[in-house]
Amino acid sequence: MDLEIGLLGCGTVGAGVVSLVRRRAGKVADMTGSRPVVKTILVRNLDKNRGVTFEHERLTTRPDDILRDEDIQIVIETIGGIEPAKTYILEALRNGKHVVTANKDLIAVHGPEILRVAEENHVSVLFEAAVGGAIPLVGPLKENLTANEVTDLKGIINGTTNFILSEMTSRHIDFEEALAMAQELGYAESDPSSDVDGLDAARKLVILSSIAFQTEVHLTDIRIEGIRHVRAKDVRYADELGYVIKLLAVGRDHGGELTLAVRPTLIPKVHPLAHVSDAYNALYVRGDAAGDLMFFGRGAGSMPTASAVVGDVISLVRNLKLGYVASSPNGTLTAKPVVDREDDRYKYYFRLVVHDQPGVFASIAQLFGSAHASMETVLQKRVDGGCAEIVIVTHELSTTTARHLVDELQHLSHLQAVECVMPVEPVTE
Ligand SMILES: NC(=O)C1=CN([C@@H]2O[C@H](COP(=O)(O)OP(=O)(O)OC[C@H]3O[C@@H](n4cnc5c(N)ncnc54)[C@H](OP(=O)(O)O)[C@@H]3O)[C@@H](O)[C@H]2O)C=CC1
Ligand SMILES: N[C@@H](CC=O)C(=O)O
Repeated sequence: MDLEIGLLGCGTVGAGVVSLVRRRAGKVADMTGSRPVVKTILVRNLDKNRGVTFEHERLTTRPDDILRDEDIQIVIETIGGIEPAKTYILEALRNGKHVVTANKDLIAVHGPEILRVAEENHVSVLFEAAVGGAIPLVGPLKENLTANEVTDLKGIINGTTNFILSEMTSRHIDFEEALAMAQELGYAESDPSSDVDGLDAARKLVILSSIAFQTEVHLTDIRIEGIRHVRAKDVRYADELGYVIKLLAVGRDHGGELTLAVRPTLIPKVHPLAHVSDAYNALYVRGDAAGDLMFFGRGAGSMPTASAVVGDVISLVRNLKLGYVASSPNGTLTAKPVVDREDDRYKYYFRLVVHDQPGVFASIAQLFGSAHASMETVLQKRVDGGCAEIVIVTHELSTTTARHLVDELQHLSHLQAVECVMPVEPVTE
């Protein structure tokens, strides 16, 4: 028997979904007695080449051809963004259809409402593909690791920025060229500023930390810094000093208080996360019973993301056979305040541009000394226009001291700019 699917959107991810559903239909039919078939596909432009040939699938520009088709039991949403995806998903749920989505923008902001509507209508919403592309993260956190108090999430959860930083490091190309390649390869969002400015990783951190820490996390709870201000020279200096730069997402539950941040970070080359290159993602999870776990795999791209979407579809087909409806992943939520822990300690990387004059370095050293911020390494490079660049890696400082130093440096008469400040991840914790 055919189990009919409606697909909303057929771009990078949607086209992968069409191929993979076809490829696995026979196997699913053998397993469950139901053969998943994509019946109708919603797009904006019927004439566009999508890199996939359509067989029995019908393309339409009318959402009702899917949302009001009583034979369609599962709706897959790969449009992205908030509207019209939200309206379509809510209507599908209210019409009794199960939904699979890859849309982190939507789940991060409207996840609780969408899950509530699904529950009210006795249908499921699954969203494994919204975080980490092919890597199973939502499933393990909501199912396999529920026996744990999860205290730490830490990792690289944006493929585009990881690809850009990796290309800048290994092939010495500049930011714009690397971003254009990430777009060409289908890794970037339709508006790539959400990748580059850290929002995409922050949305994923909202989803992961809500599930892992059993609470409702909001995007505004997260300190977000992207990679736009990271220059090729920072990548080079980091390399010279024994580090690579990664956009790191960190969520920590300090006994009921959360800290949540996305920011570029120097990672020692010997650290396992330093070797996560290209569009790969990796996430460390620490649970009180499981200990440390690391998840690794392709975090973006057509088929890796389709793998997660179609995995959710197959779970639904199995559940339908068993007459089971997956409920909201969070169950009862505990309110947990999100705090800015000023006493957290890290080493810091500073890159300053100064007028190259005698005594400048002495005044910087004096300023660091009076803040009790000792320097571990210093590089000094002459640059154009009578200026010099000073790169300092400190010993561990509190966040308060690092911020105080940035403020105080602005008052130095020979300082041109504090161009880049990033924390340094310890080798191990
Ligand atoms: N790309 C990736 O690696 C990953 C993406 N995701 C998520 O998957 C989702 C899809 O991403 P991706 O495939 O890259 O996006 P694309 O931009 O490649 O595809 C979007 C598709 O949606 C269609 N669409 C857009 N607006 C409308 C509308 N108003 N009505 C009907 N159809 C519309 C487009 O139609 P048309 O082609 O006719 O313009 C296109 O087919 C997003 O939520 C993204 O965040 C998740 C993980 C990885
Ligand atoms: N733009 C995203 C796509 C996958 O979620 C990324 O680069 O990680």
